[in-house]
Amino acid sequence: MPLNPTRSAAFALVSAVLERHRALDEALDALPARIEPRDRAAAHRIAAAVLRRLGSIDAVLEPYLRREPSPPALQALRIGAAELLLLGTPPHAAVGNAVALAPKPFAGLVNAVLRKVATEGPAALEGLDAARLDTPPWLWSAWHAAYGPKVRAIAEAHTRPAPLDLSLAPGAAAPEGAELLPNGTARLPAGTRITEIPGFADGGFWAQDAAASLPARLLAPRPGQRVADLCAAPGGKTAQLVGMGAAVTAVEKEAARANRLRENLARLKMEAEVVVADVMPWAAERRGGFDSVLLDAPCTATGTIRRHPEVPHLRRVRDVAKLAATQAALLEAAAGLLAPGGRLVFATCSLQPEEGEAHLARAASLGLRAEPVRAEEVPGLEMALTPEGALRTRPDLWGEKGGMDGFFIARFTRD
Ligand SMILES: C[S@@+](CC[C@H](N)C(=O)[O-])C[C@H]1O[C@@H](n2cnc3c(N)ncnc32)[C@H](O)[C@@H]1O
Repeated sequence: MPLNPTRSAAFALVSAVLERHRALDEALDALPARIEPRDRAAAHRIAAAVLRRLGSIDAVLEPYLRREPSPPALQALRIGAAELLLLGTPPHAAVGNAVALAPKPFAGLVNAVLRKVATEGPAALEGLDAARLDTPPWLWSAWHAAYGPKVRAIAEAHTRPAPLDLSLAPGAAAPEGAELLPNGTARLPAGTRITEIPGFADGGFWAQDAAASLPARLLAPRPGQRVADLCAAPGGKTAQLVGMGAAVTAVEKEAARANRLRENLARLKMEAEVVVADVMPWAAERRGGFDSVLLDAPCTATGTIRRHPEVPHLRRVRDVAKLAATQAALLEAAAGLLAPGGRLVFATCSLQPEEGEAHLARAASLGLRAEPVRAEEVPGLEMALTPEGALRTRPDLWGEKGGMDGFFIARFTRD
């Protein structure tokens, strides 16, 4: 069977993540330009299935392998197994394409193993503890310590692809067929491509998980207020704040990401001041200069595994403390930007308490007073309020509607 462009792109994506530790979006951007959007999307779907269910896939393959084959042969096997077990590809196509991907000396092995997997089919997954197998042990332990038995529901939520969530520009209607969630997000089924939704170019909506829309809602600046949106790209929260009528300064340190933010604002026909800078030195020169500050700090992103299934394969336990220290420094810089009486919302898309709840204790020493979130501000999410009045969302919340990303969000006022 000749090499199929979708499968060779999927092979490039899986290899980039598992062997060269690249983020999946970065690997997608690095695919050759000649690969058609349709092939890219299909390759993304295959690679995401491999990464999301890697532990389960390897558990099915393992009994057929006397020793671990070379990485390229292993990735071909994983892609073939994902197609057979999870994606409903006809067996002859799944096996033939995987054999074509494998290095020549391993073609016979890949063929023999996948034929055996094909004989069993998706039933091979029955009886496996997918939640455990597909979660690295350090994450399971950390979530068990933080959330008790809910760790299983969190891990199970990660085995399914996330729906497409849209935030709507002021006055824009939800696209046809979307479910309107209690927080105002318009939700479409997983696999929907945003660029193919009628009206995309007109700028009535942008992609943003339901939970990711909460920090800007809770900041709720008044029209004309000066707002600093720190760590801003690709700009989902910037767009919300501009939509509320605030005068927004969006600060982002990566020039390429700032460009993406500018492109997104241009499509939405929105305006903000976009600054390419590191928040730390930038904030030091603008003390007291803003009415409100939104800090969406860089984090391990373990709350976004449904959308970024490579995260468990790239993050290590040591990253948590390192990023928590960065977040603490950024929180101090952000607090300094506030005029007296100003409001600050701090958010991370992590499920690790070190990157969320642990920051509350330090905030008081920065002159920040907690301003608890009220239940009526977050309809349908009362269960996500913490005793301190912060918000802790998890991927298993709103599970019957398709879940949401895991975020920690806290609000403060400057004395
Ligand atoms: C979680 S993402 C932000 C998502 C964004 N707020 C949104 O809603 O679309 C974090 C961003 O912070 C940027 N960043 C990380 N450290 C920074 C720093 N010290 N100064 C400015 N930007 C930073 C990263 O490049 C990344 O784009």
